[in-house]
Amino acid sequence: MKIAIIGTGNLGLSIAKGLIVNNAYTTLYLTKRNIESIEDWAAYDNVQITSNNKEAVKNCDILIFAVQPRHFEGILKSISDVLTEKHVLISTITGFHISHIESIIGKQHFIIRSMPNTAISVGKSITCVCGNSQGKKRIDIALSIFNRLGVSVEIPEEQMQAATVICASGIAFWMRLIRATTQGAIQLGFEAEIAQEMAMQTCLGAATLLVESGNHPEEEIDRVTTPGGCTIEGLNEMEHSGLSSSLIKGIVSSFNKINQISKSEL
Ligand SMILES: NC(=O)C1=CN([C@@H]2O[C@H](COP(=O)(O)OP(=O)(O)OC[C@H]3O[C@@H](n4cnc5c(N)ncnc54)[C@H](OP(=O)(O)O)[C@@H]3O)[C@@H](O)[C@H]2O)C=CC1
Ligand SMILES: O=C(O)[C@@H]1CCC=N1
Repeated sequence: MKIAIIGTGNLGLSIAKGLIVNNAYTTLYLTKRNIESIEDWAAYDNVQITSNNKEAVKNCDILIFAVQPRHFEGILKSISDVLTEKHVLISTITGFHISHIESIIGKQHFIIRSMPNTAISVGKSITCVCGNSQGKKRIDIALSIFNRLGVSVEIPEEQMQAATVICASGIAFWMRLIRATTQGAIQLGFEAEIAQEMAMQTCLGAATLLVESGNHPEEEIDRVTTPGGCTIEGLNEMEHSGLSSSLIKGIVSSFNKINQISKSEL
């Protein structure tokens, strides 16, 4: 697969790392305007670095866009004359609707909207995808790329903003929970490094238990909460302080913000 990542910043580089580590390309073009920060990646086999988006588009079949929303329209306009029927366009741009992309380059192209997260760099992204009527014919290509870099699911476009909050912003939310658990462990007397190790591994263990068993979280919680014991004491205190409520409020707040951003992109 000849893949171009247009916009190799935080997310674009995470995708590139995932593709390189998993050997999931034949040719990989990485673009950005100032290429100094990514020049070292040219050392990998068949990786080309350029600030020339048109060159990348001409030499690749799969185009993954990872630029900030305000740059996307201009980039699409600037490459539209070199887009052909071979290209599959995969956007990761937050709040940028398929109809908006079609209005710039036309409906005849294979257009896929995707929402990965930065764990794609370690092959652990949950990536949501949807396509225009042409893009649905190539959705398997997107799913197969993202399945090599984690797990992917096709969802209706109307749910894309919600998926962004849960899956993409979700990485930051879970990081903060891990950080808070680490701070708690330090207060209980552990050195910072072992405290973080304990927090990370316990988080990984909890997620793996659910993934592998298919159980509901409360079923697993019931196995841990000894009646009259320390776990239920801690859990109830966290809930008195609004743990679940503050998480839900934060998620809804992120969702409201994304809808605001998305309206300004229409
Ligand atoms: N970060 C995340 O976790 C996630 C981000 N997203 C979405 O991905 C997109 C990128 O986000 P993020 O990686 O955080 O943003 P960054 O700002 O880190 O990356 C964007 C990159 O685009 C490059 N760029 C800007 N203009 C051009 C151009 N004309 N041609 C080529 N490259 C260009 C910039 O580099 P330079 O200035 O050198 O050109 C920059 O490196 C956003 O739309 C965001 O909503 C989606 C899911 C998760
Ligand atoms: O914070 C943002 O707006 C982007 C979208 C999801 C992750 N980063």
